[in-house]
Amino acid sequence: MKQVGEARDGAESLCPPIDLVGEPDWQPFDAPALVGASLRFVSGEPDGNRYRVRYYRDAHQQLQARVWFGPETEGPPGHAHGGSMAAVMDEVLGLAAWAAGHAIVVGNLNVSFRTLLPLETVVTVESAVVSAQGRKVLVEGRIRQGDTVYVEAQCLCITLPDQSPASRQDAR
Ligand SMILES: CCCCC/C=C\C/C=C\C/C=C\C/C=C\CCCC(=O)SCCNC(=O)CCNC(=O)[C@H](O)C(C)(C)COP(=O)(O)OP(=O)(O)OC[C@H]1O[C@@H](n2cnc3c(N)ncnc32)[C@H](O)[C@@H]1OP(=O)(O)O
Repeated sequence: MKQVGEARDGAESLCPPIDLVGEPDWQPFDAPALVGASLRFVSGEPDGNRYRVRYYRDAHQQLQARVWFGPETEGPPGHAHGGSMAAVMDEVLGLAAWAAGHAIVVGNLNVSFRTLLPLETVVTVESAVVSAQGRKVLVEGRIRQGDTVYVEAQCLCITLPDQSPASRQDAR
């Protein structure tokens, strides 16, 4: 049976390069340098047909991402699978907490799907760390393109002992 992304002759057909450039006042953010190469479920195939992701920090130091939802994220015909969008929010919002200095895992992720997201669209994933009290770090975010909001999410992150970003970098 022919697989998604497989050309007629059986060779894998990759989509062409995608422009994931950020806004002029964004700085590129090296996520693997902070959390390691295990961060690959969403952002591990930068030339693949699933997601293509590039991270930035904005002028307020908040994490932003440009994300392309490729043909392999399909759910409803021609549109992104809800789980594929939830996975993006899990990674981006969890990473936002790490980028703000909190060594966390995601405890709860609340995702509202507002608008069907057409495949092969480049979107912006915005994030903001809104509070940090005790072990609880609350991060909010959304997937949008222009004025269209596709997803809104709230993410409760819980800090882990002895896993601070600084201590992980010292350990290398
Ligand atoms: C030890 C293993 C370490 C593994 C990870 C290590 C390093 C990670 C390194 C790099 C990370 C890389 C990238 C990070 C960026 C993105 C990654 C994507 C994010 C993920 O993909 S990450 C995977 C999915 N994630 C899980 O697989 C979590 C499984 N889970 C647990 O590991 C525990 O469940 C935990 C730790 C969450 C809590 O367990 P715990 O025993 O430490 O703490 P406890 O239960 O006492 O909760 C303390 C206070 O948080 C409240 N609280 C807890 N959970 C809540 C919930 N769900 N809703 C509402 N409130 C909640 C309690 O109500 C209490 O509140 P209060 O103090 O007020 O009573």
